[in-house]
Amino acid sequence: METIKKYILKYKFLILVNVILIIFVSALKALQAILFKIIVDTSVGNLNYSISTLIWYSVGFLIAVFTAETLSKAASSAFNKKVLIDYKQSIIESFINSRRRKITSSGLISLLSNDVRMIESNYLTSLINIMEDVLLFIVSLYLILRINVYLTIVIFIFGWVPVIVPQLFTKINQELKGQYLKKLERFTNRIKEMAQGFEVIKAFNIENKILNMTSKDNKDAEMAGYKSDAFQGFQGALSIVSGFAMFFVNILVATYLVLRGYITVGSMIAAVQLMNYIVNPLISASVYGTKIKSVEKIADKIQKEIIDVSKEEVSQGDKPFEFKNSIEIKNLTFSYDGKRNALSNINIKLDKGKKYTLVGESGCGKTTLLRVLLNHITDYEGQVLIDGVDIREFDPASYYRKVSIIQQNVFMFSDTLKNNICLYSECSEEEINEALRQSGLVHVVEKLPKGLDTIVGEGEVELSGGERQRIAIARALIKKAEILLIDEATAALDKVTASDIERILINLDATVLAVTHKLDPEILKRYDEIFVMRDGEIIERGTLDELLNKRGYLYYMYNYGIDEKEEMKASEEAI
Ligand SMILES: Nc1ncnc2c1ncn2[C@@H]1O[C@H](COP(=O)(O)OP(=O)(O)OP(=O)(O)O)[C@@H](O)[C@H]1O
Repeated sequence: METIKKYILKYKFLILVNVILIIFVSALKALQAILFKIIVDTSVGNLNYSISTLIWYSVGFLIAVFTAETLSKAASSAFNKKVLIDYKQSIIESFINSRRRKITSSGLISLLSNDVRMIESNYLTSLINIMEDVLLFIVSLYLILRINVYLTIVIFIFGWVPVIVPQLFTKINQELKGQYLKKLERFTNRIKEMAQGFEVIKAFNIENKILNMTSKDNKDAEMAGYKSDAFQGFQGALSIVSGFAMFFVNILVATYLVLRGYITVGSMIAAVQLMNYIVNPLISASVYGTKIKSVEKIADKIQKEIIDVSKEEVSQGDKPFEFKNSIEIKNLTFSYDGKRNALSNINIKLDKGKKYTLVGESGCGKTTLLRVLLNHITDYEGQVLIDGVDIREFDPASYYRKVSIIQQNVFMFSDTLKNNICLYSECSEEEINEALRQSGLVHVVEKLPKGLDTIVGEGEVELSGGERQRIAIARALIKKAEILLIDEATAALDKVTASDIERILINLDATVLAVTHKLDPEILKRYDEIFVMRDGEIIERGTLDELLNKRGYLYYMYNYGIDEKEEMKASEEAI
C-alpha cells in the first residue's frame, strides 16, 4: 500500500478541493431535510412562509446541489486520474528497471488493467465516499440532536445493527474475491497463450484441446466472479434488511414523539431524512471497509513483487565500464532454488577479442552462465571480474552500452526497420549502412517496400528468422558492443543461413561467448576455445581438434549425436 498512499498524499491541494466540495455537498443534503421541515410545517400552519418564498428556496437549493455535485465528481475524478497515472507509471518503471523479469507479460497486462481498475473503484472512490459520508453523518447528527435528544439516542442504539451484521462475513467475501482474481488471471494468461501460440496450435491440430481449456478457464473465472458477486449480494441484502428494521423502529419512535407533542410533523419528516444520512454512512462504512481491505491485498502484492524488488535492485554499482584485457570467472556457483546448483565452481578466462563457445546438453547451465555475465543474476558465490573489477560494481547503464546479447527469438518492435536496428538511439546514415553491410542486410532492405522506413513486427511486414538474426547483429554493431553473448542464435535456422550468420559473428570485432546446441565441426572449429558443460560444471575445454583428440565427452556427443537417448549413452561412456 506504501506506493499508492505516497501518491495519494502527493496531491494535497486536490484533496483539499475535494474536501471543500464534499463539505458543500454534505451540507446541502442535510439542508434538504431542513427545507422539507419548513415546507411541511408551513403546510400545517406551524410556520408562515409564502409559497413564492418556498419556490425560490427550492429552486436555489436545486441549483446549489447541481453545481456542488458536478464540481465534486469532477474533482474526485481528477484526483483518481492523477493518482492512477503515477501509480501505473511506477509499476511500469519498476518492471522495466528490474534486472530479471519477475512477472509474465500477461501478468503485467492483467495487473495494469484489472488490478489497477480494482484499486480505483474499491479504494480511491471509497476514500472519497467515506469522506462524504463522515461529513454528512456529522452534520445530520448535529441537526437531529437539535430536533430531539431521545430520538437521537434511539437512532444511535439501533443504527449499529446494519453495520455489525455484514461485518460477520467480511473474511469470506475477501476470499471469494481473491479466488476470482486468480481465476481471471489464469483466463487472461490462457488467452495470451492462445494468441501467441496460434501457429503451434494450428500446426499440431490442437484447436479443440485449447478451446476446451480456454472454455474451462472462462467458465471457472466467471463462476468465481458469480460466487463473489452473489455473496456480496447476500451481504448487501443483509445490510438492507437490517437497515429497514432499524428504520421502522426509529420512525415508530418519531411517530410516538409527534403524537405526544414533543416534535412537529415537519421535524419528524426532517428527522426521517436525516436518519438516512446517519444510518447509511454507518452501513456503507462497513462496505467501504471491506472494499478497502480487499484492495490492500492486491496493492501489497504489487508492492512486494514489483515495486520493492526493483528498489532493492537499484542499489547497483557506479563504476564506469571499461574492458581492456580479460574476463575472469572464478569459482562461480549459483542455484535458482537453493537446492540444486545450476552452475558449480566455474572457472574460465575470456581474452578480449577472442571467440568462445559453450556446448552441452539441454539444461546444463549454458543460459544461466550468460545471465550471470549479463548481470541479470547477481546472487551467486564466486566472482566475475573484468580486468579485475567485479561486474556487479559497474554502473549498469555504462555496462549495457558495451555488452549485447543475441538470442534465438529476436524481439521486433512494431516500428520502422531503422528504429528496430538503432533501437531509438541516434545513429548516422554511415553507421547504419556499415551495420547493414556487415550483417548481410543490404539485400533484405532493398527488397522492402519502403526500405529502412518499412514498418516491421507482429502483424506488419514479417521478417524471417535469419533476417531477424541479422537485425540482432546489426543492433550489436551499431552499439559497438565489446562483449557479445549469443544464446543459440542460429538454432532454428537452416544450415546455410546458420553458417553464414555464425561466420559474421565470428568475424566481429568483439569478445564473443556463444552458446550452441549444434555440434557442427565447420562452426566449432572457428572458435578459439570450446567449453563443454555438464550438470552446471565445465568438464572439458580446448579447441575442437584438442577435444576430439582427447576422446572425451565432446567426442562422444559429437559421434553419437546430441538427442536424448544418445546423450545418455554418450555421457555414461565418457565417464
Ligand atoms: N528461472 C529459473 N528458475 C529456476 N530454475 C531455472 C531457471 N532457469 C533455468 N533453470 C534451471 O537451471 C538449469 C540450467 O538451465 P539453463 O537454462 O541455464 O540450461 P541450458 O544449458 O541453457 O539449457 P538449454 O540448452 O535447454 O537452453 C536447468 O535445470 C533449468 O531447469
